[in-house]
Amino acid sequence: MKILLIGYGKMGKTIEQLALAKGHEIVGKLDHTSASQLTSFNAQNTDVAIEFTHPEAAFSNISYCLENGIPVVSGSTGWQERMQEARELCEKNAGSFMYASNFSIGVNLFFHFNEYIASRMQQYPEYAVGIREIHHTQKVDHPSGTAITTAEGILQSYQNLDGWVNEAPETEGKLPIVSERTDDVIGTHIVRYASAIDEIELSHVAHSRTGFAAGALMAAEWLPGKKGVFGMKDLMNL
Ligand SMILES: NC(=O)C1=CN([C@@H]2O[C@H](COP(=O)(O)OP(=O)(O)OC[C@H]3O[C@@H](n4cnc5c(N)ncnc54)[C@H](OP(=O)(O)O)[C@@H]3O)[C@@H](O)[C@H]2O)C=CC1
Ligand SMILES: O=C(O)C1=N[C@H](C(=O)O)C[C@H](O)C1
Repeated sequence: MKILLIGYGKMGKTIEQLALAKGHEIVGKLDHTSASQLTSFNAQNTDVAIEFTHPEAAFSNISYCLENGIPVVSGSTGWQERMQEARELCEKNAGSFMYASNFSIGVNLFFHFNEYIASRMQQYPEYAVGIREIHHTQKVDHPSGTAITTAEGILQSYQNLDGWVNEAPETEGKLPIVSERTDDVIGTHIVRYASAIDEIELSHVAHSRTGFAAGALMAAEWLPGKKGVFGMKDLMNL
């Protein structure tokens, strides 16, 4: 496949290595300084774009792809307030769009188990639920996209909680997400149910970026030819 990499940082470079090893062709690698070259790519010279950039850049990159018939897989986080606009643009242009806050198979299993555990635990109000996420210090957004998806999975079952909060001190009645930034931590997410007498935890610890990149590449191989907005649940049949 002819793959365009929009964003050539930690993720773009990891995806490139895996894509070349699988015999794909990289037709472009755009970073901040070469972003204006995006307009030279179209449905004739590109089979699929993989977008991992920045909260400020993601929506405009995705819009360009949808308006120009390029199937687009995006993993950029921190731009979710524009997700509904992206959905509408995809529908209007009969486009192909896959978004995941986290492309790793392990995290998507974690999301699945998280929803199930929350559906059971909400019957036991003596357990207070909270999320903790830890990432490297270069991460620009908080809470992580993965933590937000995890929170949404819990809130489906906890009707008594009014959304999530990502600040101290915690707000009564909201699901707390605590964000920590520490050198070189790839990505750790922990859901904790704590009572006075015991606690239960579900955690995912990424050891490298290979899982994110392999999932994004799998999505890029799966998406072309499918019309609409998709997530990893569609690809993994979860
Ligand atoms: N969904 C998932 O599975 C995962 C998501 N992520 C998310 O992906 C994003 C990128 O992460 P990561 O690769 O670690 O970040 P990096 O900072 O390492 O790389 C970001 C890249 O995007 C480039 N960039 C910035 N603005 C633009 C633009 N307007 N057009 C094109 N390229 C641009 C940067 O260019 P330059 O270097 O020139 O500034 C750089 O090449 C983040 O939002 C992160 O949260 C990360 C890992 C997994
Ligand atoms: O910025 C990162 O590095 C990561 N970002 C994603 C997120 O915000 O959830 C996914 C992963 O945790 C790594």
